[in-house]
Amino acid sequence: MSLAIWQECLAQLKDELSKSDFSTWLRPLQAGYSNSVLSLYSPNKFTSDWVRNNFMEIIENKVKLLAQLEDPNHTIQIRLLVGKPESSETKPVAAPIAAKINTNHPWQGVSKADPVAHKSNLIKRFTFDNFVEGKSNNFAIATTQQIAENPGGVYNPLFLYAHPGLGKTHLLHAVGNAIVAENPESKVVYIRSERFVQDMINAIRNNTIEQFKDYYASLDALLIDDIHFFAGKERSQEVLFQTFNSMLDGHQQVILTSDRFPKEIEGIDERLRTRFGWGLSIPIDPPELETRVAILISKAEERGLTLPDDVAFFIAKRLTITDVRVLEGAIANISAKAQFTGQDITISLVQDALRDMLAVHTKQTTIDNIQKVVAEHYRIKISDMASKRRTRTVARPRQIAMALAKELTQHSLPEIGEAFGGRDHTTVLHACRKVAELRNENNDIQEDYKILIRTLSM
Ligand SMILES: Nc1ncnc2c1ncn2[C@@H]1O[C@H](COP(=O)(O)OP(=O)(O)OP(=O)(O)O)[C@@H](O)[C@H]1O
Repeated sequence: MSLAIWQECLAQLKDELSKSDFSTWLRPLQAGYSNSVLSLYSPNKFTSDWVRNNFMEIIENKVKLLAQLEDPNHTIQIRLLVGKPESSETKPVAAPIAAKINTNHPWQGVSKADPVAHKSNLIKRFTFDNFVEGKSNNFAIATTQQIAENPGGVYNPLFLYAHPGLGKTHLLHAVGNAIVAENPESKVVYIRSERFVQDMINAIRNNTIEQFKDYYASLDALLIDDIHFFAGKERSQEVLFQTFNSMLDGHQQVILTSDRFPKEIEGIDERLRTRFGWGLSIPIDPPELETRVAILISKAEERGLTLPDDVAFFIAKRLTITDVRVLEGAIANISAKAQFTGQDITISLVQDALRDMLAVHTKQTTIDNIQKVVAEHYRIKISDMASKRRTRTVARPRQIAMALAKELTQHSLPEIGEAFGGRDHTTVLHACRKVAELRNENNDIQEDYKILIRTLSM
């Protein structure tokens, strides 16, 4: 028993998780091993919490399985800590466990008659429930949901294509999880193309290529991610082609994903490309504004955070990059900031937490613009923003404009006061407090405020 288990676990996770998840959360972990306890050290509490909430289950399952492969009687405990391993915990790898584990690939020695060592690679947390629907992806969702109800039916093969980070992998796991939930006996395998090619090379080397093909031909559903990885790999394409034909003949479901339309993948044999397109090819488009808002709210909820609509809108409007991982990263930063400061999630907290991200995307909101937009909204003159008039029809919009200036710009209270007719900073502070109070008590003012933020964010 040694640290080699963790190294093998990491190698497998690298194949199974997205690149950004792997490099953000798992690569920074340092491992120590002593007395049957595997300790994983994170550089900070935030990483440690995130790993605990999101990856602990998959890590535990893998490590325990790997430990048992090495010694069926051995139990191993895993703990997550902040810091660095002790020198006594980082002894060099003792046994050549990797070689041993390599001979235990799921398909090894497995034939149609012996379906025992099946391993689905499915990640449970990717489900239809937590996949946010919008115009950009509703066709892909509807089709994969129908496949989940009737695998091997009319949509076979299904080809999903999209730019990175738009949810291809999530949907593959969601459909796989749904098939297994419906019928726990189903043999479903999710595999990234790199892993398929690597396993195939090992099978050729070990003279087990027939078992390899048999194993794949025995599945009820094969979900292959990032098929463009096969480009230029002729031998692998041949095996994939045979597997593919055999599965389609047997009405077993195949779903493939790629970053482009089948016909546009270069370096793939024409026969295979044509076959990819036999069933249905569906794009997933970048999420539009409303879907980005819904994704942000849902990702915040997953962390137990309530993201107010106007704040979600503010972020979605500014982070127009299509990769959904950027939105996930934004929520991670906001969550860290909110936990660290103990503050509510407001636009100014978000501006602070996402300073670097927003700097790339944001057009600056100016006090002039805020005054103009608020004056138009309440049909008052812009000059009244700076005037001495104190009637409520003028004073209230002025206070709202001051609060917006505080929330949406980096100006100090005295600077804002200056821009509103040379008022004192305490007047601005009073306006901000008053508006916060009014937003809580009065729905109309709350709605107005949200509309104004939207207009100013455009
Ligand atoms: N509509 C959505 N609702 C909720 N989460 C989403 C949605 N789209 C993408 N995500 C999330 O964004 C992250 C990236 O998605 P995923 O890994 O599925 O993208 P991908 O298209 O497979 O990217 P790549 O081509 O880089 O592998 C995942 O954590 C996923 O849960």
